[in-house]
Amino acid sequence: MGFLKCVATIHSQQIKLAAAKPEAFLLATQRGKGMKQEFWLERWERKEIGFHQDEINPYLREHWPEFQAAGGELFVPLCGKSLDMVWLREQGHNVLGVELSPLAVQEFFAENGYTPQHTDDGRFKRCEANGIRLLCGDFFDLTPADMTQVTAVYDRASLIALPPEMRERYARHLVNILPSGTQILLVTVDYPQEEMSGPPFAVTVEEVEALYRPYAEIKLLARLDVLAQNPRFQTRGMSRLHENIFVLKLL
Ligand SMILES: C[S@@+](CC[C@H](N)C(=O)[O-])C[C@H]1O[C@@H](n2cnc3c(N)ncnc32)[C@H](O)[C@@H]1O
Repeated sequence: MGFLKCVATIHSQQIKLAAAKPEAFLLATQRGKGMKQEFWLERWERKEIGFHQDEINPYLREHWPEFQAAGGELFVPLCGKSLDMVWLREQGHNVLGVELSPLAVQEFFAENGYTPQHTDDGRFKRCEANGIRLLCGDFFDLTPADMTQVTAVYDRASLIALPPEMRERYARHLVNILPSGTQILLVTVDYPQEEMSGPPFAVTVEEVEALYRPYAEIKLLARLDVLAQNPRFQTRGMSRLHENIFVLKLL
């Protein structure tokens, strides 16, 4: 099946949410895995992708040189159509991403001028071009066998996309599938959760430490006040917004 046809098939099977709003997300997560996935598929369909950055993430540029990722594959969980994957490829690394939305995957390759090869192993639809391999499907279906070449991870806006009960499951699964010694550059945001319902959800420094402490060395590289640069959060009444950048090394 061609990729566009496969996109159409997946979308025709979706049950539409009344509105892709945070409240809908919370309702969806309460109803279980299927509905939660529909929330993200719907956001991509409606182009409600305020999380997507048109520029390379400045923390990635700044901190990536400290990573010892030579020779290995770089994994980008919940990758969306992040341009950071193009930048990582330009640094000479092969890139592996996982993303639920077929539209995101399709747009990533189209917008960056790549013509990908498509295969389907039942769990994932795999699209690959120019050393970038995107697995279209559920992160939680990944196994250690998918990760054997991975030496480093770039994790931006994944934890903050998930409600609290799923963050623990996410962190445990990530640790379980990655080889020991893998380094993770982790970018999260923190704000008073009572001032806004997520996503993005607030993730504190303490929560990151609690999630990963048993499994990794954790270093907080930077804690930046970014409220002034984010007017859309200011208009939602937020009084504080921090971006936290961590480096983790799995034991
Ligand atoms: C907040 S966005 C971040 C995207 C990307 N990391 C970036 O920096 O632009 C979260 C992404 O995770 C995807 N996603 C959500 N749940 C997923 C899952 N279980 N497996 C794979 N992707 C998922 C969504 O479709 C969405 O594109």
